[in-house]
Amino acid sequence: MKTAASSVISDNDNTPAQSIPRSPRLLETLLANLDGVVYRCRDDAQWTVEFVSEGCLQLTGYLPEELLLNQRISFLELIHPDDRQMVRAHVDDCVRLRRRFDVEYRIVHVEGAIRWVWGRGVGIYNADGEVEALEGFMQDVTERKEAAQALQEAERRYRSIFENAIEGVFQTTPDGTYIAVNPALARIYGYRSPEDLIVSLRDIRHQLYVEPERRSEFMRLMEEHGSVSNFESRVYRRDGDIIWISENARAVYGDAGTLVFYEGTVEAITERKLYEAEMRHQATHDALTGLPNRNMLHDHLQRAIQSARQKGGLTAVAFVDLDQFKYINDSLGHQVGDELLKTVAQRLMSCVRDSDMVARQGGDEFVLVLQNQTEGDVGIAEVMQRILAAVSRPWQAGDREFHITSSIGVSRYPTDGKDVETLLKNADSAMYKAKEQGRNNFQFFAPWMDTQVSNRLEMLISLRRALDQQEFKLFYQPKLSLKDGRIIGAEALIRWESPEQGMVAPDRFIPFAEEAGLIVPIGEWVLRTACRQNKAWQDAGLPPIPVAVNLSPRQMNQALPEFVANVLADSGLSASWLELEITENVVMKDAEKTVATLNTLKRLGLQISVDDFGTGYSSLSYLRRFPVDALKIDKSFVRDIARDADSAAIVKAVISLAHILNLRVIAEGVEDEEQHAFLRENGCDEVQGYYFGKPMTVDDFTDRLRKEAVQAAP
Ligand SMILES: Nc1nc2c(ncn2[C@@H]2O[C@H](COP(=O)(O)O[C@H]3[C@@H](O)[C@H](n4cnc5c(=O)[nH]c(N)nc54)O[C@@H]3COP(=O)(O)O)[C@@H](O)[C@H]2O)c(=O)[nH]1
Repeated sequence: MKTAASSVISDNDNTPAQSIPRSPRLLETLLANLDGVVYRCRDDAQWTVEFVSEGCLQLTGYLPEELLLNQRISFLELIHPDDRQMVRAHVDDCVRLRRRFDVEYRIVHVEGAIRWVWGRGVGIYNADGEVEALEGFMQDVTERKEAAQALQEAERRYRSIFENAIEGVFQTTPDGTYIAVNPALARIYGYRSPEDLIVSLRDIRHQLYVEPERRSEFMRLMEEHGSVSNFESRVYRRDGDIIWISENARAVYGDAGTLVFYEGTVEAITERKLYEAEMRHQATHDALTGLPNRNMLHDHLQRAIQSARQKGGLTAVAFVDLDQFKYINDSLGHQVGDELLKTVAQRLMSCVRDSDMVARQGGDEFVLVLQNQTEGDVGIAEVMQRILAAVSRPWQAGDREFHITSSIGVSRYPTDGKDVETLLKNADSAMYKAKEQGRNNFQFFAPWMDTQVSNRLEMLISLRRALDQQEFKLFYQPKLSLKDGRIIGAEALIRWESPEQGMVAPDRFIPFAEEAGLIVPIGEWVLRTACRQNKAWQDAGLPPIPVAVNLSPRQMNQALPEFVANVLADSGLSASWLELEITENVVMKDAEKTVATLNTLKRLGLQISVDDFGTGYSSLSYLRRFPVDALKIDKSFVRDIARDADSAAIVKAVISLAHILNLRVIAEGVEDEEQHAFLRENGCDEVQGYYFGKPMTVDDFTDRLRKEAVQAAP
């Protein structure tokens, strides 16, 4: 008979029978409340169940009677196929040896889920010692088993991370020996294995840290915060090499709150450190000379001022600018210019103490910061003399020897300025004064110099704006033939219509534009505008004349011919109506190069004249080779024709020379009839000057051309 709580079968028949002979209710309750399954089964191939307690349903999903006598499933079939053989072998062995069996295995729940069970039991033997049955208890241990498996898996994962981490991982005792390290740490520190490291590195403070105080700092941080992060130190590798590491670590405490060990990670950061150092160097040093750059100069000067403020003492700031450097750079090329800057950098360094700073401010400007000048201006002056002498020593570029000089301005803390900007600005002002004084000298700053420089800076800013806002204008001055007094050309002369200053003459801004490098775009604008205007006159039916444009030395480069060709093409003006005026000094500066550029220009078909002739030094042999068309006698000679015999002689000589060389000759600055007459009598070809017309606006010049055209008409 079947009970609700459990099912049992008698030994001799296969019919479910009344179970639990004594105290049936008590036993039944006990079995029903058991957290597991009690069973009895035969020791046959299927472990045929004779009794199974009520817990069977919860554990397996089968009713107890479904297992009895294998009615739906046998006990063996209940076991997961992969575990059956193992369970069978274990139970058989134990039964044979008359021992209790105790085994964990999986069963398959009626719904297909896998459950882990812990089975314990014994064989029941008859009087002959034969196995009569197996009796035992089965308990669901799935949760525990899965938790253990998860733990195992986690451990396996963590071990894998530990073993395969790229970062070093360590545990150390507080007194500085290793408890555990991973292979990466051994690699970083240059040991063969983690074991090798643990055995060999017994004293972290002295064996590892290059600065043992870092270990003290590490311990201090641990004590104060219980952890360190990004703790960077230099350490020794096993072979003695020094590397940079970064540590992240924490202190681990036991239950009693006592420090047990430190654990953490180590990253090798030597490459990063080198890279950072390189970046720092690049950000603070000039790539060409290796000297501190403007950024570092500012920081250093700031610190020097602070120190002088606190401790007293005189600090000098010297602004050193090379004289005529632009000429060397333009004429000999940047490579030579670079070599010169490097040479000057070394020479400046050799003139000062180790504690002084020599920085490159940019271009050909160097700044020196001389601290603690105990001998005052006398001592500073001595250093400046040394610098002037050192810079002016001859230097070699290839097989050529050169000389260059420098101009120096000096400002002093605290008299000439109390902050970085003022000291630098005032040293710069003093340097310009030195330039004005004829170069190759030094000047101490004086307050009156200040206003000049601020004007200069304002001027440069305004010039940039003038170019953008089209504040420049071209005026035109007629050139006349001395044969018939007719206009045979014009010179384009720039004017600046400044909103603040009114009409500004070129003498006042061209030198600044040259200095600031703005003369090139300004010169390009002049050339374009003059060509366009001349073409417009021709298109308006006025008699064609060549228009002359002044070229600055800085425009005289290899790119000039192409630029001029483009301008001519753009404007549609034929090259024969364009004349370029180049000063005598420019022509002679780098004669070989100039000949080449002028030849290319000449091939375009334009005219070239040498301006301000007589003021410079012209080599006659070069003059013969230059593809020039005309010489313009400088107005200083023309002015003095009547009262100075030498000037008159020079004018006559230039006229003869020009004619010998087959060149036209133009006299500029003609202001009166006396000069006019002298020039005509001595065979000068053309004249230009206030006597015939001042530089005038486009409209005025157009009227003048038009009137002359009408008068000339038959
Ligand atoms: N690179 C460029 N330089 C330019 C340009 N435009 C002018 N300049 C140069 O500026 C200097 C001053 O020029 P400016 O004030 O225009 O003076 C010119 C004439 O006005 C002046 N002149 C002409 N006749 C007389 C005279 O009878 N008396 C007298 N005192 N001055 C006179 O001479 C200047 C022209 O000189 P030059 O160029 O040497 O023929 C001057 O050096 C200009 O070259 C420019 O666009 N680019």
